[in-house]
Amino acid sequence: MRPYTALTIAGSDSGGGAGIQADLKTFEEWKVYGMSVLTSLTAQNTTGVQDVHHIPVSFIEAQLDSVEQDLPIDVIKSGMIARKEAAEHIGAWIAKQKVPYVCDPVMVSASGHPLMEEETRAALSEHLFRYATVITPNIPEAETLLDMEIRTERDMQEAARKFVEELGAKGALVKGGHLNGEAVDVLYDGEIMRTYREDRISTENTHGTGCTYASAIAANLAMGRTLPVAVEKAKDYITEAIRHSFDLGSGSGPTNHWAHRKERVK
Ligand SMILES: Nc1ncnc2c1ncn2[C@@H]1O[C@H](COP(=O)(O)OP(=O)(O)O)[C@@H](O)[C@H]1O
Ligand SMILES: Cc1ncc(COP(=O)(O)O)c(N)n1
Repeated sequence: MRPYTALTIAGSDSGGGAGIQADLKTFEEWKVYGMSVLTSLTAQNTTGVQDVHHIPVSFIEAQLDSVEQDLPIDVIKSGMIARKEAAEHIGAWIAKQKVPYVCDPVMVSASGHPLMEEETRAALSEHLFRYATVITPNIPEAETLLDMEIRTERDMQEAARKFVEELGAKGALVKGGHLNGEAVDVLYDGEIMRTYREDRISTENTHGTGCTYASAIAANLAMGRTLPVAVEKAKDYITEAIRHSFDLGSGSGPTNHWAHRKERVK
């Protein structure tokens, strides 16, 4: 018997709250064996991003090949992919893997630092979205990608539909963390529009929420759950991780991956 496995293709956050670090912590909590291909290194903490170093595309490819040649992959999740050339090569590689793929189109850090070069945006649909089981944009990302304003739940539904019908993703989860009121996310899978709703938690500690949520969805897909069920389980996980988030650092603190454990660390 072997464990379920998940591969994250993303950037490193030296502060440990977002990126690869959040992804691997999430996989671990779901008892899914995590593997990682790094796209960029960020010098980052809870207050912001101080510096970024992009990994050369040839070395991203070397990492992908190393994993592919030796290890089973049940699901792929991608996060920060800053450069167009990297998006092209990663997309071509993902196209060959016949497993579910969760694409989190990370553009700007919660602290406002750009994590994607402008010319990469246009390439996302062609090189990544078309292979995605689900893409997970937040409101500012969805607004930029679709060139529309999103203010209401109805706007979120329209955006989710456009990602599927116009930009080629199989599914789209538009996350409402950046709106006011309840924390509402809208999922469209090409057939049914679903809504996931939780009370808003009053906290500044939301660093890494998007990465954690997308990775929890990926872990559940790796286990063979359907997309709507994977999102339901991941929504519960991210809500508790935010409710018990850590007041670490002087900026926006990280989510708590132990939140659902009985012996939770407060
Ligand atoms: N204050 C909050 N209380 C409860 N849920 C939240 C809060 N902020 C964000 N969420 C939820 O966390 C998840 C990540 O959403 P969001 O913040 O929109 O994405 P990102 O981290 O990519 O900017 C979504 O399920 C969203 O509804
Ligand atoms: C390396 C890396 N990847 C992704 C994010 C986005 O996470 P968030 O929007 O929660 O800051 C980040 N800050 N750093």
